[in-house]
Amino acid sequence: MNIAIIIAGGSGKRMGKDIPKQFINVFDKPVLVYTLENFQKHPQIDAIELVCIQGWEDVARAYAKQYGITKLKWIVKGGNTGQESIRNGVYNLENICSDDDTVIIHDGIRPLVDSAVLSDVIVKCKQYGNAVTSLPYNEQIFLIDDEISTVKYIPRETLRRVSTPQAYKFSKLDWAYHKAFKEEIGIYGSSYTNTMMVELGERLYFAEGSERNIKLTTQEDLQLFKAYILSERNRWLD
Ligand SMILES: Nc1ccn([C@@H]2O[C@H](COP(=O)(O)OP(=O)(O)OP(=O)(O)O)[C@@H](O)[C@H]2O)c(=O)n1
Ligand SMILES: C[C@](O)(CO)[C@H](O)COP(=O)(O)O
Repeated sequence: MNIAIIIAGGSGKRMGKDIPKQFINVFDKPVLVYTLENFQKHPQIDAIELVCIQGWEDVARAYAKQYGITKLKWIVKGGNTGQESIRNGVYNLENICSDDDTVIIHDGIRPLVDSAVLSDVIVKCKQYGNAVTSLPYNEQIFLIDDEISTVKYIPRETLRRVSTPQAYKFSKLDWAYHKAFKEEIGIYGSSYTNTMMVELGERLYFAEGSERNIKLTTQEDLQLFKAYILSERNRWLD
């Protein structure tokens, strides 16, 4: 089975709206619903678990019903950090998943994840045991030396930027979260499953990413998301 964990436990502070960014309406549809629809329509996704910010569970359930997200099987409470939210999602699957099941973790605020990206992350996970969506880096990266200057750069050919979706075999994922939270490894700051896995000594395998798979962090990202939707609608009309 291939089971998706969609994390939507954050409050979206940097977006600066009065509701969590995953519930903002864009052309009359909540951001989270765009994300869920892409998982709903992918033939290899068997079930969806949503990790939801506390107090919004009924709203999420109502949207799932309204938009026909029939694969949504579980809604789990979010944690205080992204890592706590993912952990809650993973632990909830303990009596549901088999060791060899593939779990696909995705940020609920990346609504433009597409079928090709999902297919590749699943295929690579079956091949290697895990897979993280990634893209080459096209800008120059410099290390900060002091507050105003730099004397060192990282050759961009040596870099990949990693995003979600990310897929892991359930047994390894469950083992990793238990160890990480018991030993406090890779769970603080901007840690995510990918960085935690590396801190635990695991090798990660790259899957194909997409420039369209943007993360909605600020209002500018919301504008970009709207522009993508409009351009795709216009393409339909052409
Ligand atoms: N306690 C948290 C924090 C974040 N997330 C999720 O992790 C993803 C990426 O996090 P980010 O973009 O940082 O979301 P927020 O924490 O909501 O944003 P901000 O930092 O601006 O408050 C989002 O889908 C968010 O809902 C979560 O499930 N639980
Ligand atoms: C997966 C991820 O891109 C980090 O690799 C994640 O989306 C990061 O979210 P955050 O804003 O840094 O919490």
